[in-house]
Amino acid sequence: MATLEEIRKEITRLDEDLLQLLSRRKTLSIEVARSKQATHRPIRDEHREQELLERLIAQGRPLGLSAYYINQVYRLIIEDSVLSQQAFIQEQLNGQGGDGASIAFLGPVGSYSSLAARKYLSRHVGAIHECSCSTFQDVIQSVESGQVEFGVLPIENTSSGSINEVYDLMQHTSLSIVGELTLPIEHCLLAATETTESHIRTIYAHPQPIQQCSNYLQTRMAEVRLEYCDSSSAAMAKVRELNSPEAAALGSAAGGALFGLMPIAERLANQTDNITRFIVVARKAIDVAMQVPAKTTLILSTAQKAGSLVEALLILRNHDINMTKLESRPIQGNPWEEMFYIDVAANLNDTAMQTALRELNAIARSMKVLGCYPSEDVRPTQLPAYLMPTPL
Ligand SMILES: O=C(O)C(=O)C[C@]1(C(=O)O)C=C[C@@H](O)C=C1
Repeated sequence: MATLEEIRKEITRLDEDLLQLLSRRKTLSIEVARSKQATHRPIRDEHREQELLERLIAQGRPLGLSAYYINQVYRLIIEDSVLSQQAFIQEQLNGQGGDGASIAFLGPVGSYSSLAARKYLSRHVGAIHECSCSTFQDVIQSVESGQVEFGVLPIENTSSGSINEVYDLMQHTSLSIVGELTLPIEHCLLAATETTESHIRTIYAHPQPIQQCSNYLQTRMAEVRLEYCDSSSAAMAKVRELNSPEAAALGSAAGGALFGLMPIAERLANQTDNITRFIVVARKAIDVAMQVPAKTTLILSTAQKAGSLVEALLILRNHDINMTKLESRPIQGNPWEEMFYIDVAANLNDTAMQTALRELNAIARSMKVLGCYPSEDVRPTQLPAYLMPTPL
């Protein structure tokens, strides 16, 4: 029988081979992007994805690889392939790319925003210059002043809903939205020393995680004092400094590790799929290639008469433009008046979108396009029912 050392050596060799193969696959997917750019074909081809998954599931079965496993692995591979192709085409169109880029985010390195910033730039450029900010306003100012190229801001979360402060800041900035991305948020209770939930007396956290974990906090930690912090990293830094078995922070396990904190309870969010959507802002608006699925965000204030919002939404419907989000916010200084934020799944340069914008402009009290950007929503291909993989 082979020794553990020998088996591990073999696994290491196989992992190296897998990395080489994944890298070759990625290079080929960029070749595909070049070809699609030349032939004006869309990046996403769900028919091809389905055919590929069905074949791999069938080939994997006799090799002892379950449909669930193949599906999980290939979901990641295809998502990366689609997003890398989109990033490649976008860089060609907008002359971005190059050696490095600078990006501002809320909280020190280790905050959810910093993880989102890294995720966004990992596909776009080489080296990253990171700029930590203590407020959302500082993130916007760092980009407006030219200190950094990009800013990343959380805009909505599947548990706690919209992040109003960011919507309000977007009303007043000249920056454009140039990207979006989603990040799964996995909140843990993090402590600096050996302890258990029942010993915790104070939890330090940013208001967002507190809202997102409200069920857990109300049921399991009802007696515990909550201390609000400016960011999850600030909360983790505080717990590190206190080094007490009675203090804990809410945050990600990865962020906690940077502060030497250990998770004592995991998966705390109200919703099991706790995902935050971030927007990326820059001084200059970008164009989105027609091969890439695009989103456009508008702010609109309508006349104060009955049915004016309905009228605006009907314009979108009449042009077959799919609205993906509608959010209303009060207008500061004008009580009872509302500003509407609208996300649509459309390219700003589409003829239908241009016509709809002209019609909206004619009925709106004011209107501003906040940006048109590639949609990073790569929904997995729907497999036929008989192939639906289950984890069992
Ligand atoms: O074959 C293509 O057209 C590709 O773009 C490659 C690929 C893949 O990575 O396999 C990626 C995206 C498409 O939706 C289908 C398949």
